Amino acid sequence: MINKLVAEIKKKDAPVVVGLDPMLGYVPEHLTKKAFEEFGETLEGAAEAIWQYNKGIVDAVYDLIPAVKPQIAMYEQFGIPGMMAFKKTVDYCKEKGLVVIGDIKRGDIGSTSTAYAVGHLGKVTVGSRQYYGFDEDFVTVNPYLGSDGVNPFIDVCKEEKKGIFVLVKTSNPSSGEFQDRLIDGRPLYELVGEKVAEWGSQCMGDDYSYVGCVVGATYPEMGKILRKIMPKTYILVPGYGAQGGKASDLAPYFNKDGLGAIVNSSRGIICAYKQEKYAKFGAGNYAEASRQAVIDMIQDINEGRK
Ligand SMILES: O=C(O)c1cc(=O)[nH]c(=O)n1[C@@H]1O[C@H](COP(=O)(O)O)[C@@H](O)[C@H]1O
Repeated sequence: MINKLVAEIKKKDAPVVVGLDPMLGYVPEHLTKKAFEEFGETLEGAAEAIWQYNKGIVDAVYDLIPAVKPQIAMYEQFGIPGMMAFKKTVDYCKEKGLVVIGDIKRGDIGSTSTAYAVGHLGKVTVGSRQYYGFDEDFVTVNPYLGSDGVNPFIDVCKEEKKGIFVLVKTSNPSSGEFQDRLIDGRPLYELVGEKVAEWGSQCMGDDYSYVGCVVGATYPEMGKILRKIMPKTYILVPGYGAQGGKASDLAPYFNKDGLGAIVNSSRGIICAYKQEKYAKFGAGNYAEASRQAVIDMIQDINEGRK
């Protein structure tokens, strides 16, 4: 799957991921109204509204981008109907040829990690049969529990030819509380980066490893160092746009081949119609606003990386 991701980034000349993080408050009224008429103001109604909202955005942008990243928390808040909307979103994006990065940020003791990996990337065995659960292409993994929390994901990736992105330096303001702590004089994120490079060296695609990492756009100095520590690791870069990350800071996340990083924007794209810049589209044309925001983002990122 890392080879497909790289090929699609090259083909579309777009190292960009659209984050499908639908909050109910983002969904335009015409969609919530219709969903509530059909299902009432219920979890089912909310799930239908976010699914229709996603579908509109995906239809408008799928030809421009290589990948999407649905954030499971946004679906999980609506319980079982929300999880069904998550699955529908994953399947629909795959039908459209998109690489799907499930943002699930899991990581636990070995047996529990295995269950997460099987549920999201692999197949579960039921009697004499095997079934895919959510069937994303990549998932995000929290490495805090160490190798036995991460290896089960790697094992399933090897079997399924899929991949993971391991959190190394996150974009949020308090990420330094633990991640920047010095251990033997070196920040923890560097040590995690070295470990990711080690895990990844056994998991190579054609040019890049299918064990990727996450480094926030909001810490470009650290991104520069981490790029050097993990030359063969694809970096998923969240924090562009709504969190303040700028394209002009992102050049160090890319390798000389112009590859090696893929930048995410969620609210900046899916809520584009609420921004002054795209207000002319109006809520009725929210998907067109998202399309324009994707076109602008691709141009912005490509100017920064070339
Ligand atoms: O793993 C992630 O994707 C992630 C890591 C990180 O360090 N920071 C971060 O914001 N994210 C996710 O990236 C998305 C960012 O959303 P926006 O700030 O709206 O673009 C959310 O789904 C976050 O959960």
